[in-house]
Amino acid sequence: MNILIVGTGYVGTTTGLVFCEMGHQVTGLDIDEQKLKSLQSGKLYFYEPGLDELLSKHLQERNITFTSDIENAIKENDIIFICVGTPQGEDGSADLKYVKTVTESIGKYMDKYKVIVNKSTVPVGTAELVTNWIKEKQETFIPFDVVSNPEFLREGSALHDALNPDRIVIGSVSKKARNIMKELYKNFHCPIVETDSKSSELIKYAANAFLALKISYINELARLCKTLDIHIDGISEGIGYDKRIGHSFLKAGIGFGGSCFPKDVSALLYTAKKSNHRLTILEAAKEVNETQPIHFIQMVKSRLGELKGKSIAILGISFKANTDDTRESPAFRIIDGLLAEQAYVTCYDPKAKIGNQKVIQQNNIEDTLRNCDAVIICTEWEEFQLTEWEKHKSLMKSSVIFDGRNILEKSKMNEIGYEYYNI
Ligand SMILES: NC(=O)C1=CN([C@@H]2O[C@H](COP(=O)(O)OP(=O)(O)OC[C@H]3O[C@@H](n4cnc5c(N)ncnc54)[C@H](O)[C@@H]3O)[C@@H](O)[C@H]2O)C=CC1
Ligand SMILES: O=C(O)[C@H]1O[C@H](OP(=O)(O)OP(=O)(O)OC[C@H]2O[C@@H](n3ccc(=O)[nH]c3=O)[C@H](O)[C@@H]2O)[C@H](O)[C@@H](O)[C@@H]1O
Repeated sequence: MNILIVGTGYVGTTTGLVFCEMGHQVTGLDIDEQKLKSLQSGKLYFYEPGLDELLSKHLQERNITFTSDIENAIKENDIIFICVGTPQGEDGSADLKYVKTVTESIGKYMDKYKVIVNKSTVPVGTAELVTNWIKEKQETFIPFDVVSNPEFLREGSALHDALNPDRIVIGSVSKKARNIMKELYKNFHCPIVETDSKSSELIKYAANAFLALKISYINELARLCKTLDIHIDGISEGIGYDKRIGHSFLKAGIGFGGSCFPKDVSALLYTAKKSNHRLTILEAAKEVNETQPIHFIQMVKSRLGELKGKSIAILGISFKANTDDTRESPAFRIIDGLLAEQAYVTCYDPKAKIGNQKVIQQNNIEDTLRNCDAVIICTEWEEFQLTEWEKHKSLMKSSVIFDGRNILEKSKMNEIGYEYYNI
C-alpha cells in the first residue's frame, strides 16, 4: 500500500520505516526542509538506535522518499498518517494547531477516498474535529474515514517497540477503514483492539498516565524509604515479582520527563476538568513529579551546604538513556536549581546538547569531573555505569556522588572511596 506519513519526527520516521519493513511504499512529508534534506541524504537528524541503518536500507531500495510537496503527497497516497507534534498549550491542554493545519490541507487537496489516521497523541474528540476540519475545506464531498491509531513506542527503543508492539489500537466506526488498517498491520503478531475513536484516543492517555502513576508512586515511596533507611530498589524488586504489579516503570529517580508523560498527564487532567471531573490520583502523581527534583537538590544541599561557588558535575542531560532528546528533561530541573543557588555547572552527555550558556558542556566524563565538588548522575546512560570510577577519584576535588538514577552500587562505590548518595 502507499502510505503518507505527515511529520517526520521520532514517531513519523520510525512508523514510516517500520511500514517499509512490512513491504509498503512510504512518503515522508514535513514542513522542515532541513530535516527533509537530512533524511533524504540518509542521515537521521536525531539519535535513535538502529534507525539510521534502516533509513539507509530503505532509501537505497527506494521504499521511502521525503517531500515537502503536500498537494501531490496527499493526491498520491490513500492512507495518510498524521504524526505531527501535539505540544502542551498554556492551559495544559493539547495544542492541536499542527493537526488542524495538516487536516485542512488534506480536505483541500484530496481527490478520492482516503483513510486519515491520527497517530499523534490527541485528546478525546479529535477524530470528530478532524472530520469537520476536512469537510470544511472540501469543495465537493469526497468520502473519507478518520481512524485513531495511537503510538506506544518509547524513545531509545523506538524501532524495537514499533516492530514488536504489545497491542495495536484501531479506533473508528467505519468497518471499511478498520479492515484497511488491519490489512496494513497483518504481519504484526499482537492483539488488535478494535474500538471507536474516542475510546482509542483515551486508551493512549490512560496508558501514559498509568505509567506516570507507577513512577510517581515509587518516587514518593522512595522518600519514605530514605527516612526509614531502606533501599527503594529492593522494594521495587520485591513487589515487582507479583505479576499483577510487574517490574517495569518502578525505577525510582529524579522524576519522569520527555516530550510525552508531562504533557499527556496535563492534557488528561485538562480533559477531566473540562468534563467537571477530577483525577485526584493523577494530580498527586504530577505533584510528586514536580517536587522530585526539589527533594533531590535538598539532599545535595544537606550534604554540601551552601551551593554558591561550588562546582558541580552533571552526568547526563537527556530525559532518559539512549536518546539525545532533552525535552522536559528532569536533568534541566536539577541544573536550574543548582544555577539558582549560584553553583558552577559542567555537564557531559554521550548524545545530547545542553544549549545553556551558563553551563559548560564537556566531551567526556574525565573533563567534566575535573576539580568538581560533587558529581550528580541525572541520566542512566550505561557509560556512566561502566566508566572507571576508581580512576576518576583523583580528578575530583571531593569524591562525592549523588546518583539520581540509582545506577551505581553503594557498597562498591564506598569501597573505592566515594561518598555515595542515591534515591
Ligand atoms: N516521541 C515519542 O516517543 C512519542 C510521541 N508520540 C506522539 O506523537 C506525536 C509526534 O511526536 P514526535 O514524533 O515526538 O514529534 P516531533 O516534534 O519529533 O515531530 C513532529 C514533526 O511534525 C512536523 N510538522 C509540524 N507541522 C507540520 C505540517 N503542517 N506538515 C508536515 N509536518 C509538520 C515537524 O516539523 C516535526 O518534524 C505527538 O503527538 C506525540 O505526543 C506518541 C508516542 C511516542
Ligand atoms: O507517548 C509517548 O511519547 C511515549 O511515552 C513514553 O515513552 P518515553 O517518554 O519515550 O520514555 P519512557 O521510557 O516511558 O520514560 C519516560 C520518563 O520516565 C522515566 N522513568 C521511566 C521508567 C521508570 O521506571 N522510571 C523513570 O523514572 C524516564 O527516565 C523518563 O524520564 C511511554 O513509555 C511510551 O509508551 C509512549 O509511547
